[in-house]
Amino acid sequence: MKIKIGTRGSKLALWQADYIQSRLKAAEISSEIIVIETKGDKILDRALSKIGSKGVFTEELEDQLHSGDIDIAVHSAKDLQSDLGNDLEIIAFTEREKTCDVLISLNQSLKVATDKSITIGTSSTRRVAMLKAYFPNVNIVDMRGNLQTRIKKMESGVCDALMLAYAGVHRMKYNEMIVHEFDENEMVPPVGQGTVAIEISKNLDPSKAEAIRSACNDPETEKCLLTERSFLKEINGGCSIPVFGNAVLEKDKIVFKAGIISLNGQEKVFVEKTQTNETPEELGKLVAVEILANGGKEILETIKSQL
Ligand SMILES: NCc1[nH]cc(CCC(=O)O)c1CC(=O)O
Repeated sequence: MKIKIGTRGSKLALWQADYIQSRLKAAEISSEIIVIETKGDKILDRALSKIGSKGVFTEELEDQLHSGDIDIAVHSAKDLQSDLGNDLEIIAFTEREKTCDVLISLNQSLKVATDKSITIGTSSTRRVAMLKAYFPNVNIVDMRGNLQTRIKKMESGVCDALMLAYAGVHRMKYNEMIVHEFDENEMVPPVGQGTVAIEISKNLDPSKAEAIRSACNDPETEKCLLTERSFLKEINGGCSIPVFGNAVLEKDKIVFKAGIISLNGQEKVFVEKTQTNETPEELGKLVAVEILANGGKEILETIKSQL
């Protein structure tokens, strides 16, 4: 048995594929890595929110799952849309990294809370809205491209700092450039940040699927991700909507914080709920329903008309 691992070609994506390959190897499963280019990799001159379709980083991988050219597709769980369609499923979430966002900069004395005027690069509507809400002193420039490209742009003076996921910065070994870690209670991370997901076609041989799952899945992370992804599905936002949701296990309970924020950061609906860890999907859905009922629906509709 040799598992064909499909992945995007960015360094971060290749790290993820290598990581999965090493987990499989530890379970004595051999594999090969197949690099597939996606729309999100090819189109770099437009904001993601303008490319439009869901799954800009996943569609081509999913095509090859359907055709059987690859056995598994490896993704950042954050990049995976909430609705996979009937013939695809996620069989594993790897042990989660720290989930917060960070700032990296060439200027180690940069202070995001007090510096009079700094410019931060990001292309995420969620990060833009959060920065506007909590750090009105900050200017924002749109910044697409992979981590390496973004750092080059920062070096050329386009911005003073980049706002990124801790997980990606850590995996690419840029920890030394971190100048700020955002507080997760305030800047709640997005659904799925910090874990790697394995997607398959339901046609994959079940014994293969089970072997892969047992080599790679972390049950605690999975509970958190089931909560977060069920929330995302119920909110039905799409990848460009600034929603956030982060679940954490505490003993036999799940603590779930989630919400939605308007593009300008002025309006926000936030809900926190704690429930038994036995029904993660129920919890995610419950929180989404509450957010929508408490003003989230209006925020969502306004955002959709603005994008
Ligand atoms: N959209 C790109 C992306 N997808 C996943 C990560 C980070 C790694 C992770 O969350 O697993 C990143 C980079 C970033 O947001 O800074």
